[in-house]
Amino acid sequence: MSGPEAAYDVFVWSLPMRARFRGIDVREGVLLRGADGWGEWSPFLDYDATVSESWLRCAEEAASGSWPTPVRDRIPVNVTVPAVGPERAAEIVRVRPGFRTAKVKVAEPGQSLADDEQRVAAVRDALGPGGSVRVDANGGWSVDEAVTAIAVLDRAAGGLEYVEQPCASVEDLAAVRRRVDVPIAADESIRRAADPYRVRDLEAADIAVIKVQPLGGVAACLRIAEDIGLPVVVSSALETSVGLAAGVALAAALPELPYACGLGTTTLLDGDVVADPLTPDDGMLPVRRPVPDLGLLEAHRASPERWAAWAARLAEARRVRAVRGVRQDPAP
Ligand SMILES: O=C(O)CCC(=O)C1=CC=C[C@@H](O)[C@@H]1C(=O)O
Ligand SMILES: [Mg+2]
Repeated sequence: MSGPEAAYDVFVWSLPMRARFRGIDVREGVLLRGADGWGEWSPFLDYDATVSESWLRCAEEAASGSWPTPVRDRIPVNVTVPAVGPERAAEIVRVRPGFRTAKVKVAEPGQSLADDEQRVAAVRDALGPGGSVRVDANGGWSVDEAVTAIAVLDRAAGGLEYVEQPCASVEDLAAVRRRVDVPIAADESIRRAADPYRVRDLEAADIAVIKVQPLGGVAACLRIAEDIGLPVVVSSALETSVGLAAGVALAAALPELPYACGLGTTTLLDGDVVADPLTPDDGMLPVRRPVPDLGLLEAHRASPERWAAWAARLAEARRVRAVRGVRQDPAP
């Protein structure tokens, strides 16, 4: 191989999820090793090469670049509760004492508002009155459904900290924000949008959820955070500890970090590629960068078929890169 690709060793991993999340039972991805360390490239399987190219910039920044200087050494994180039944939801919170914030998935296809209400009430009960409960609808509601659901879930939670991505479009997010008092956070409207700054321009959200892989790396996210001018919650894309370390680096470098981050997700995966995973302790993640363990890499090595499929995806994303040329940052 010649060209910039030659600068990286490639490893493909595969790990089962502990519970189905985002419709996924098995998480896979690529680790790239470059001159400056390891980076992770793990775009979800439903993302095409055009979308996945920005994810590659994040991996390459980690493997052959540098991250900004941290201004804190611990990151508060939320416990993430998938769209499970109320007993299981309460158990997820109870077995992880020390978390002061819980994020609950709602609006899951095939489930009802009553299911969400019971899950949220169970989480509040398990977390205790002092903690914060936020919900994430992943754009699953219409404006009217969102207004109704937010009132119901705000009551069930005894007060919601915020609602993440209640509706799919930025316009609908703005419409909901005008009709409810609970703060609105934008996630997909930033990471999957052609122009993340429409959230700011339409005053569609109170909080920006930022994920380093989809948004092209730590430095790019710092710029977006500054330009968007909203408080930021750094969240994961369900990475191994290698990929998560980039999110941790962003959270550590942000001038302000007023909310718990969604980076406590290694426990959603049944295993890791590092011996010292970025697992929360007392609701906090340490700011550090673990490196893969060779034995664990072997243990979680993807099958030859999946390895070939990821190699083909990587080649496609690199082709997109070659066509695009220099890095494409969203216009401020
Ligand atoms: O924010 C968290 O607590 C964990 C990460 C998380 O919820 C997500 C990670 C990746 C994909 C998404 O479906 C989901 C999200 O929507 O925020
Ligand atoms: Mg979200």
